[in-house]
Amino acid sequence: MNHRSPSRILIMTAVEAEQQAVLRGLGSYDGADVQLAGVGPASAAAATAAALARAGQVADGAYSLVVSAGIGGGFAEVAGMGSLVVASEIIAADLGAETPDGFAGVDKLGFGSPRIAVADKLSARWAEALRTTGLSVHYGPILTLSTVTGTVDTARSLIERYPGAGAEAMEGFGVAEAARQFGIPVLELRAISNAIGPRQRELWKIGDALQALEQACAKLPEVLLS
Ligand SMILES: O=C(O)c1cccc(C(=O)CC[C@H]2O[C@@H](n3cnc4c(=O)[nH]cnc43)[C@H](O)[C@@H]2O)c1
Repeated sequence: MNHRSPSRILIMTAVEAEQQAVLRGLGSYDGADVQLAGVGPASAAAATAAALARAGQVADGAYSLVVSAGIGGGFAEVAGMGSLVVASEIIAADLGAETPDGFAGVDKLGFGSPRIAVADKLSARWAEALRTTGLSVHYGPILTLSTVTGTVDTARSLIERYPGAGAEAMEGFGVAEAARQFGIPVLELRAISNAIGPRQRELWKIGDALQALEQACAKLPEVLLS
């Protein structure tokens, strides 16, 4: 039989390079499983739900926390490249409708909420612990989009709609929605690889972001145990 601690956590990353960075950071900590979500909210939701369902079929296998972790784009002047953003809230920023008066979120349309609350005390503690690493850390909403932002106009309208947002990525809301449906608390962390705005892939600092992701995950065990 597989004996697992009841406080086991599930960490979902989009791609293998992120998964490896998370595993390097966790080191010898054996209270976490790190699984691949794939890219985008649909793949992330399906992969997370499948992982949670599989775990629920094993005695004592259920997870007590789900974490969406990886690299992401940072909003200028809030989260620079190589910095970290810990989510205070996870927002599906493009889930809604365009109208003549601008974007209307699913909440305005009467189809539920585009926002999922995080395990706030734990996420605030993680952000606090990360500040001791010397890395710059922003605690604020993280946006989930199916399409990476590629213009100044879109970046501006996102920050107007979601003041205080620090980062965007493509999986958080999918991971969080699966966790919500299983009744499990969620966190999201993004290490910033690029500035949100006009696409300049050659300027992405993926290595720095993966290193920051590793450092952030090295702090997670002590935060979970505190
Ligand atoms: O090319 C590589 O070596 C490499 C290594 C690790 C990760 C990648 C990715 O491209 C990951 C895709 C993943 O990153 C998130 N992301 C990053 N920047 C943004 C952004 O500006 N807007 C939205 N998402 C972003 C996203 O979650 C992707 O799934 C490549």
